[in-house]
Amino acid sequence: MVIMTLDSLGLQGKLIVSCQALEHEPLYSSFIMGRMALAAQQGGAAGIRANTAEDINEIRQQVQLPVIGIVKRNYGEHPVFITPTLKEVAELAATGCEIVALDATDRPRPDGMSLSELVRQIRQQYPQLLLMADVSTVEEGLEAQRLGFDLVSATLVGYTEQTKGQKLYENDFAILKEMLRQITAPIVAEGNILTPEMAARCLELGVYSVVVGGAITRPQQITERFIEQMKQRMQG
Ligand SMILES: CC(=O)N[C@H](C=O)[C@@H](O)[C@H](O)[C@H](O)COP(=O)(O)O
Repeated sequence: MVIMTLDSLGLQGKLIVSCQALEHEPLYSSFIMGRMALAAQQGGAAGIRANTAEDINEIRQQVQLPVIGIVKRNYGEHPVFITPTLKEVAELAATGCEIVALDATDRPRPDGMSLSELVRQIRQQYPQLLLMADVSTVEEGLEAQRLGFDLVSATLVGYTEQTKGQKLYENDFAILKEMLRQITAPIVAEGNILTPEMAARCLELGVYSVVVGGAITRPQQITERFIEQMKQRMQG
C-alpha cells in the first residue's frame, strides 16, 4: 500500500476541476464525466473532484490526475449528504482515489456516528487515504483541523442552515480570509468560484488549491449566466 503525502500530489497553487452531474442533470453519465476530466486535464487542471465510484473509475481510465472522491447520498430527509457514512468511504477507497472528501459540518450524521469517530475509523481502516473536510464555517474548519483532516475546504459555505444565502466570494472572500487567518491546515477554495479572476484571487489570498465545478463542467449554469448578463445589459 502506497501512503501518499498531500504535497506529493502536486495540487498546491493549482486548479482542481469538479466533474459532477447528478441524476436530474443533462450530463448525468460516467462516460461524460470521464471526458470532462480529460478536457480538464488537457486544459491544465492538476486534479479532479468527482462523485460516485462509477464516475471515479471511468475518470481514472481517462486521466492520470489525483482524484478527490465523494459519494453524495441522501439518507431520507437528513441534511448531511456528502460522504455521510463509512459505507460511502469504503466505496471510494475501492476506486484507489487519493483523497476522500466528507461533510465535516457540526450537524449530526445519518448513522449517528460522531465526526471524530468517523475520522478515527477511516484512519484505522484506510490509512492510505488523505481526508478533506467540507465545512461551512470557520469553527467547523478549526474542528476539522483538530481532528487531523489533511485539507479544509469551504465547500459548504452557503449550503447549511447556519450559512444559508451566503456566497463564498462575498466581501472579497471574507470567510476564506478568516479561515486562512485562524486555521493552519491547507485551505481549499471551493463553491461558487465563477470566473478565472475569482480563482486567481483565492490563490493570491493564500489558499492551497482552488476547486471549480459548475463554471467549467455544468453547461446549463454557464448558459444561465450568459443569459442573465445579456438581459441585464438590455434592460439597463
Ligand atoms: C454544495 C455541494 O453539493 N457541492 C458539491 C460538492 O462536491 C458540488 O455540487 C459542487 O459542484 C462543488 O463543490 C464545486 O462547486 P461549484 O460547482 O459551485 O464550483
